[in-house]
Amino acid sequence: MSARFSVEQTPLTGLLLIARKVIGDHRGYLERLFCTTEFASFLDGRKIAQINHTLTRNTGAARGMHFQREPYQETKIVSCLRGEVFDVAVDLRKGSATFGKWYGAVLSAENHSSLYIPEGFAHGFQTLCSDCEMLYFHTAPYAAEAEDAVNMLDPAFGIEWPLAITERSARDEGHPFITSAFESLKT
Ligand SMILES: Cc1cn([C@H]2C[C@H](O)[C@@H](COP(=O)(O)OP(=O)(O)O[C@H]3O[C@@H](C)C(=O)[C@@H](O)[C@H]3O)O2)c(=O)[nH]c1=O
Repeated sequence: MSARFSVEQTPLTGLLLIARKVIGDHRGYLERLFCTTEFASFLDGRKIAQINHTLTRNTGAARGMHFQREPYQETKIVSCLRGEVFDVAVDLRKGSATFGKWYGAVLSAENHSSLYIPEGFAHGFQTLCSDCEMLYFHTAPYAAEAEDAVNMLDPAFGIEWPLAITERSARDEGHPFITSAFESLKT
């Protein structure tokens, strides 16, 4: 029984939705974002290699769907500390019964939820308001040569983004659709 978190399985095995329990008082609140003890069963010895923070200014802007290839594959714990985003993970694990399926959840400063994204998933999000700040815990160092991505608008996945996508990086816009080569990702 976790003291500081309530951990929920999603339909994609290993992808976890974590509700952070807030300890409030007259000053405000305290919440834990990461815990080696309480996450031990799924972290399984993985260590945090880096923590990243992003600000995305405009509503409808999106980043993703990113992952790192071996030997820099990584688990991420993603939280929204300001604003509200629709956060999505796509299962790209070889041999997975849910290969190609996506799961999305609203993460916000108000709902105190995080997504635990295992290795083998691509990740991205869309802002649902302006000035969204995200905090990422990564179990691998950033390795530009190992970065890879799938296109967040690829019909092979059919991700239902809540808003029209108003803004992406040039790199994210350029990720090819993989519809015709979808099966080849599995091998
Ligand atoms: C991801 C990353 C980027 N960078 C650099 C590369 C580039 O110059 C600048 C911005 O990088 P990007 O455009 O890739 O940033 P961004 O699109 O925000 O990338 C992030 O997207 C979300 C969806 C994720 O899941 C993250 O893991 C990460 O991939 O920061 C680092 O130095 N370290 C890092 O860990």
